[in-house]
Parts: sequence; C-alpha cells; structure tokens
Amino acid sequence: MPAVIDVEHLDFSFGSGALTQPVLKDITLSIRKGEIVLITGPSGSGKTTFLTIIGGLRQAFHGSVKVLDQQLINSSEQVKVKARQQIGYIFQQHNLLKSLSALQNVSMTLEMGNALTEQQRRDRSAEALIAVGLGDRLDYKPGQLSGGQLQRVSIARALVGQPKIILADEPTASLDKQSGYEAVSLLKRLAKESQTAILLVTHDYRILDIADRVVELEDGVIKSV
Ligand SMILES: Nc1ncnc2c1ncn2[C@@H]1O[C@H](COP(=O)(O)OP(=O)(O)OP(=O)(O)O)[C@@H](O)[C@H]1O
Repeated sequence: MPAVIDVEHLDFSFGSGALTQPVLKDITLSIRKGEIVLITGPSGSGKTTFLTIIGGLRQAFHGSVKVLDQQLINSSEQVKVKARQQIGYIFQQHNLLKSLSALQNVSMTLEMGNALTEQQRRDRSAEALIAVGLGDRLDYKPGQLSGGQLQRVSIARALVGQPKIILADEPTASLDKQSGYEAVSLLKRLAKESQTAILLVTHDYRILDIADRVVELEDGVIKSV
C-alpha cells in the first residue's frame, strides 16, 4: 500500500534564540492508505503539534513531511491549502456552528473548492449523516443534539468530502466511555470502507484497540511503535 503520510527526520521547535523549545525531535513515521494509527503520550509530548504540521495548519522547516506526495516543509501557502482540502478534521470540541443545522454544518465543508451544485451538496451531506445514524436529525441544530450525536456530525463532516486522510485530535475527550467508543468504532468502519487513513491523537486508552498501530510520543520523541 502506498504511504499517504510520510514523515522523515522531522524536527520542530517553538520560539527562537535562548527561548527555543524543541517539541518534536527526529520524528520518522509513515502511514499507508486506509491505515488507522493512534498517537498517545503524556500531556505536552507534542502530539497536537505533530497533527497540526501534518494537517498543513502549522509550518515546519526541518526534515521531510509528505502528505499525499506534497512536501509541506518550507512549503507555500498554496501547497498547504491544497493539502488541507484533501484532509478531513475532527476536533475534541466538535466546532459545529450553533446557528446551522446538522445538514448545513456538514454541507458547508463541500462549499470550498468544489464544483457541486447545491442539491448535490445537500444529497451528499444527507447521505453522510445517514451513514452515521443521524438520518432523522438532519435539521436539528447542535444545541438539540447529545455529545455523541455532535461527534457523529463531526465524523460525517470529516468524511463528506471523501478525503484520503482524517486527522482527529482527542475525538472522545468530551464523551462518556460508551459514546466515545461508539463514535470511534463508527469512524473506523466508515474509514475502512472508503480506505481513508486515520491519524488520531488520544489520551483515551479505552479506544486503543481500534488502531492498526499505536505510536507513543514522549518528550517529542517516538518511544515505541
Ligand atoms: N503555540 C505555542 N507556542 C509555544 N509553545 C507551544 C505552543 N503550542 C504548544 N506549545 C508547547 O509545545 C509542547 C507540546 O504541546 P502539544 O500541544 O503538542 O502537546 P500534546 O502532547 O498535544 O499535549 P496534550 O496531550 O496536553 O494536548 C508543550 O510543551 C506546549 O507547552
């Protein structure tokens, strides 16, 4: 299987001069098409920083970070935007807009850089919400949905653009054990169906078994794979 994410010798620091704080040290990691990789590790070990670099949300300068064959190290904004358009994101806080319905929140994602008609966007978004079991909640606003349902809307939103990669940062953090496990199991099933790779950062040891591979980060270094 080809690598969709290929990181070699990545170093990253915050600050400069005497205040330089190295956060990622010589990270090498490759993730294949359709593979589910979890990153765990203590608070402050650099997990979120790593995810934001791969997601084209933060610029790194040392090493190599290829995402779908695009080099993100020292890259232009244009290259990062292109990478971002091919990635689905799921965050700890669902980041849904309160004034929009579930359907509108999902279909918003398709408005950027996409040649679909409004009807096509609606249909695809409805399909994605049906796939996560929310076919009867299309017109509900975030305030009318439970935590688990909100995270399922986020999963639909991340998958609707048919990305090759999903990046998820602590997606179960705001959920109880059962809804957390259900949400990631659903994410896994849908991602495997579409051969979407998932890179998921978590503290939640209860969900480690959904992974094909678990990577442990400690003090910016990969400790074990
Ligand atoms: N914008 C920033 N400016 C300076 N330092 C930062 C910034 N963001 C994070 N850091 C520092 O970088 C280190 C790694 O942070 P990061 O958020 O990547 O860790 P993490 O492993 O995701 O932690 P957690 O599990 O608590 O979310 C921490 O020491 C943090 O204080």
